[in-house]
Amino acid sequence: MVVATPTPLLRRSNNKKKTAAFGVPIIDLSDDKSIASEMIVKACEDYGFFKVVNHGVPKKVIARMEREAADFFSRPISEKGRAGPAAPFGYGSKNIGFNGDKGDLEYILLEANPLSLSQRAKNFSNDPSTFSSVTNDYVSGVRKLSCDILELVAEGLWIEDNSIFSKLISNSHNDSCFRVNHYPPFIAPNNDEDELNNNHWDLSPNSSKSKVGFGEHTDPQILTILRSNDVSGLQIYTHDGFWIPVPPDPNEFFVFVGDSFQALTNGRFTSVRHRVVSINSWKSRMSMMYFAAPALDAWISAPPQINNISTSNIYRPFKWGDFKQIVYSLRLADSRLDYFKNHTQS
Ligand SMILES: C=C1C[C@]23C[C@@]1(O)CC[C@H]2[C@@]12CC[C@H](O)[C@@](C)(C(=O)O1)[C@H]2[C@@H]3C(=O)O
Ligand SMILES: O=C(O)CCC(=O)C(=O)O
Ligand SMILES: [Fe+2]
Repeated sequence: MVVATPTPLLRRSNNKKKTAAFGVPIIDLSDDKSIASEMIVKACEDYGFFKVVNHGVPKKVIARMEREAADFFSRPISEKGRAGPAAPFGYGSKNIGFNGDKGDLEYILLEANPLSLSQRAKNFSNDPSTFSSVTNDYVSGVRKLSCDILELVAEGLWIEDNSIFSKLISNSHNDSCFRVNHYPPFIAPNNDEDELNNNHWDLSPNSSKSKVGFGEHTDPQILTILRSNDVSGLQIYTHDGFWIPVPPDPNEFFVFVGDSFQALTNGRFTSVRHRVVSINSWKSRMSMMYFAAPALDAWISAPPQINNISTSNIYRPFKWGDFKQIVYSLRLADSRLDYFKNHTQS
């Protein structure tokens, strides 16, 4: 069943882009399969984003991962620096990617496979075997969740082979990665008590009352599974032009449609633009993202079952590895799929 959680109208903004009230679609994975699959497809079409409850990832696995990451971020900068700079994997601070993007955060970016995790673990903990086993358990849990969701999507799209999407990421050569972001507390200068109580301050990023933690972008992979602590900041951009804040929920996961899923569904789903804006919190935000990607040599191409006889393909087929190369040559906010449009498309 999908339950709309009404979010109060948060803030007025002078920005051209509007900020509005919104109910995040919620998918309950303990629901009947046919209901859940229909709901997921609708959420992917309408928002490219939803929250999932009864997800099956054990609380203990999540709590252990959170503890390992928090321990690492609490170390002195001189120690953390030894695990960096992120290129793209490792420890990064303020710099995102290679093309000049900046954010008010530090992060860990890792390849989500057991061999790489065990090789890198010594940079992140004094107890590397615990760090790699905790990270492996977390990654296995969210990978399974991604596969469950992708199977439901295939069912919701009436595709006979329900593993058509999930097999891309369960393949042993999958190129998925795992990221933990840590945003420092941000206290706006000269807070006016009355303004704060009435929730009327400007939410546009980099106003004096907020700061860009992670600039607007879409994720390039197939799906992203995000979990955060209870500190807010995540916003998504809706099809009708609103930036809307997503209330954090440490017990559940948020799912984002990525660019590759947009291509795999021939534009029926669109990858969701999102960003993190730090707004008045004495506590730091910590978020963990699993980016579910296929193998570098896997083809990204919409299966024929997606299209009507009369529908033409918006994108030419491409290999994930070729797409990734373009992704890394561009800035965070760029629309990379445009480079793969069929020439007949405008
Ligand atoms: C600026 C960049 C960082 C990024 C690679 C890119 O060139 C453009 C996409 C960025 C992004 C966004 C989603 C994920 O956080 C990420 C790991 C990814 O796959 O694409 C990051 C890349 C990164 O931080 O390395
Ligand atoms: O930190 C967050 O909450 C979101 C970060 C994000 O979108 C990303 O790392 O791609
Ligand atoms: Fe993202």
